[in-house]
Parts: sequence; C-alpha cells; structure tokens
Amino acid sequence: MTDTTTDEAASDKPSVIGDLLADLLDDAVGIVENPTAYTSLRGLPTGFRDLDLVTGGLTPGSLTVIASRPQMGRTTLLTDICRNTAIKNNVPTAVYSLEESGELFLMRVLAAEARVARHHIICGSMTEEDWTRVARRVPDVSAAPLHVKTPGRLTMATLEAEARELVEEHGVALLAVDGIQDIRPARRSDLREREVGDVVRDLKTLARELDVPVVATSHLNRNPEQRYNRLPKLDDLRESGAITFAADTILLLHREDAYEKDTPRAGEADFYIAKHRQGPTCVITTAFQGHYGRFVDMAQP
Ligand SMILES: Nc1ncnc2c1ncn2[C@@H]1O[C@H](COP(=O)(O)OP(=O)(O)OP(=O)(O)O)[C@@H](O)[C@H]1O
Repeated sequence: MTDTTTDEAASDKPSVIGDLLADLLDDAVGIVENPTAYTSLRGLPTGFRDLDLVTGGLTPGSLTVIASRPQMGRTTLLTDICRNTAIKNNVPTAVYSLEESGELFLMRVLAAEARVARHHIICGSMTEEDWTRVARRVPDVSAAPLHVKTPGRLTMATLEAEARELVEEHGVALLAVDGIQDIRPARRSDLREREVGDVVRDLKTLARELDVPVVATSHLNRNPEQRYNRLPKLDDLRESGAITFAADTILLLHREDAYEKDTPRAGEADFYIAKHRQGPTCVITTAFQGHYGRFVDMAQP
C-alpha cells in the first residue's frame, strides 16, 4: 500500500510528466517487491477485499459516495471503513457523524469490533461474555487515531476549516462524512438541488486540496421502491445529479432482505459500483451482520 500520508499535497504548480512517471515507477517497484495484490493497493484499503481489488482502495483526492435507501446500512459501511483504516491500519481518520451522537457512534464501533449485539450495548443488556469481548477490544479502539466529530449542525465552511487542521496537525489521511444532505452549503439557495450540488462539489475540491480521500453518504429517492426488483440506480440519487458528476466512485447499497425477509439471499448485501471513474462498474457481494452493525467479506470458498 502506498503511504498516502507522506504524499505531496496537490499543488497548483504544473507537473512535468517525467516527474509523474518517476513517482509511478517508484510505486510499481514497491508492488513488485511486495507482490501481494491486496497490500500493494494505491489507496487506503476499505477492508473489503473485492472492493479494494476493483477500485485500488481510496486514493488521495478522490470522492467516494455511499448511497442507499433508508436503513440499508450506509452508516454501518462508513463506520466499517473508518474502523479498518484507523483501528486495523492505524491510519489517522476523521469521521463526521451528522446523524447520531458520539456515544452511539462509539457503540457501533465497539459492537462491530467485539462482535457483540449492538442492541445489547445500547439497551444495557450486555452479558458477561459480551463484557469480556468488549474489554478485549478496548485497548485497540482507545489507541486508534480516529477523530470523531458529531456537530449538531455543520456548515461547509466549518468542515473545510476543521478538515484542513485535522490533516495538517493530526496527519488525517481519510475524511468520512455521514450525511451529504446534512451539510449546510456555503451559499443558501431556494433550490435544494443547487445546495446539495454546491456541497458535493466543495467536498470534491476539499479532497483535491487536502490530497486525502473523502467518503460521504447520501440518501436515494423512492424510485427503487417502484421497481419490481427494487434495485437502486444512479438516477435515484436524491436532489442532485451533481453527485453523479462530482463523485469519482459511487457505491449503491442494496439488501434483498431489507424488503423480503425470507429471501434465499438473506444476510447478503450488494455494493453496486455504479460509477467508477478509474475502472469497471460491477457488483460486489458481502455479508451483512446487522446485529453486530457491520458488513464483512463473504467467506472465501
Ligand atoms: N441489533 C440489530 N440486529 C439486527 N439488525 C440491526 C440491529 N441494529 C440495527 N440493525 C439493522 O441495521 C440497519 C441500519 O443500519 P444503518 O444505521 O447503518 O443504516 P443507514 O442506512 O445508515 O440508516 P438511516 O437511513 O437511518 O441513516 C437496519 O436495517 C437495522 O434493522
């Protein structure tokens, strides 16, 4: 994996192609010396093997949008990615949780890390076994460079200023935002679509200026529910075609069992890579462990 924390920040200086080529060859040498495809990703790993192999991980300057209908698991997936970077790989990560409190976010992290039912933690009904499991994960979780921000409201200007500080002073190498639609744009407008468009373009600019990947979640409109198979499409991104234009990668989350409990695909979740500026579009199937609040790779055959 490339050390994205030490890469030069994006600058306005024109690059000579020979310099770019030298950097690319340096990376390639690293890959040859360390031939495990998974560890030689150009970007930060999300923790989902097939997703990382298709996308090359989360690359500096890129904007990835995770979108779904309500309750599909957007926050869960965003939390999984942050756990993987900060706790598993010790990469400084900042997450803005605009939809729930810091305490609830921490409960998600602990449940997923310790494999304890999230509702046991939330409802205070943890068993002795649960406590033991949580206690085992506490050292790693508390040592992780994971900055959690839970402002009641967030303006784009505040996000830009704080993100810059997090990157420059704390070496944050991944910025995650749960809820594009909850960010207040720099300029208010009567047109919601224009506001969301401004926010998403600003997120993309922020990723480029800070030279870190940004991952953000978005709602989808109700259109999937009108389809016979309920599959989401890019056109369903709520309020804004601008998301489709600005994002480098768009993952649409879908779980059949969210609509039909007895489906033979119960427990499976599909990540549709519906937009992928640098590669193919395809679908990746993972397992949804809703009780632990996490997605995991399907068991390898
Ligand atoms: N203890 C549990 N056992 C089983 N499933 C659970 C449990 N807790 C939550 N879930 C499931 O997790 C899903 C919600 O996950 P998550 O909060 O990540 O979704 P979301 O897409 O971010 O939701 P929202 O639309 O509210 O923002 C729901 O389908 C819910 O039923």
